[in-house]
Amino acid sequence: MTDVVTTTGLTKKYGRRTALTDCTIGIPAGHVVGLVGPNGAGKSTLLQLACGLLAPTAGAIEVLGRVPASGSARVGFVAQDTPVYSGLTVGEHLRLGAHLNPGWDASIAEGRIAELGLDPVQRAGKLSGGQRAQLALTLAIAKRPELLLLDEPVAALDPLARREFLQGLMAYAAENGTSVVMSSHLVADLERVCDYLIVLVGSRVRIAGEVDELLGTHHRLSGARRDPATLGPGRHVVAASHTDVQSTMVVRSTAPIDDPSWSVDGIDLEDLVLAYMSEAGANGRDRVLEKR
Ligand SMILES: Nc1ncnc2c1ncn2[C@@H]1O[C@H](COP(=O)(O)OP(=O)(O)OP(=O)(O)O)[C@@H](O)[C@H]1O
Repeated sequence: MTDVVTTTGLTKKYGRRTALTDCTIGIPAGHVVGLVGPNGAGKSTLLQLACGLLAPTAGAIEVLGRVPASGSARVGFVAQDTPVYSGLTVGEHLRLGAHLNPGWDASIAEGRIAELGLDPVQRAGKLSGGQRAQLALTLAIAKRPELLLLDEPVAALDPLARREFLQGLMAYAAENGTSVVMSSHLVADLERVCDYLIVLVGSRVRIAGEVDELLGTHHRLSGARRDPATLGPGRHVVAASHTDVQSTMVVRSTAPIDDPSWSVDGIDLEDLVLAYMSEAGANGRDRVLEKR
């Protein structure tokens, strides 16, 4: 399947501050992609490069086979601050969307607004933060884009609205064949909906791939204290913690780990993300990996 986003050595600097360093990824079509990483990792920067709001400092990015252009009808983007026009009503937003987008689907837009219980004559400035986020998403979806880029779309939503939003998004993406790239700090939410993951830490991509494949190749090892270097070739220690007598490690390995001196467990997405966020190489030191 072709990639919806391809980056090669993509780098973005704001003055002397580097927000994205040498990022080379290919995101295949047809996925719901979770983009995670700590504050300041470069997630918004990557999304803004992908929708053409920013230009690279070095390297290249292609979206749907082209250099991204802001305002493309093929790409829907919802920024972190859910930009809506506070002086316009909900209904006026829909009319503006219809005017600006040739592929506008009025039935999707009106259906969602009714479902959400938003009053078409209410000004966007008087909506709650969550309602504004829902309105911004409705505008992006009604364009019927091939790719949706969402920057922390659920941050302002209450837990129930978050769940409904994500279920609706998944159903919509599956029905319409839309690819979605969505940043979030809420990994438990992403675990429910994403089938592809990108972890960005300190402006660099630490890991990217299909969730099933990532979970199948990462293991939690615990056993008597041991130097991670003794694990042997083909095993990458992502994170390690040690007591005087015991070692616990998250290890990436495509081959099964059959050493009986280790107790080997699978990990969930949150463990995986935490491991890469605390990876020795990510911040220059081992950090204790506590399972919640
Ligand atoms: N307009 C800007 N001018 C200068 N520096 C910026 C600008 N926007 C972002 N940065 C810096 O670039 C880096 C990456 O920021 P970015 O917003 O992409 O991170 P993020 O992963 O989206 O963070 P968060 O999770 O907090 O939203 C940070 O160090 C940030 O301070």
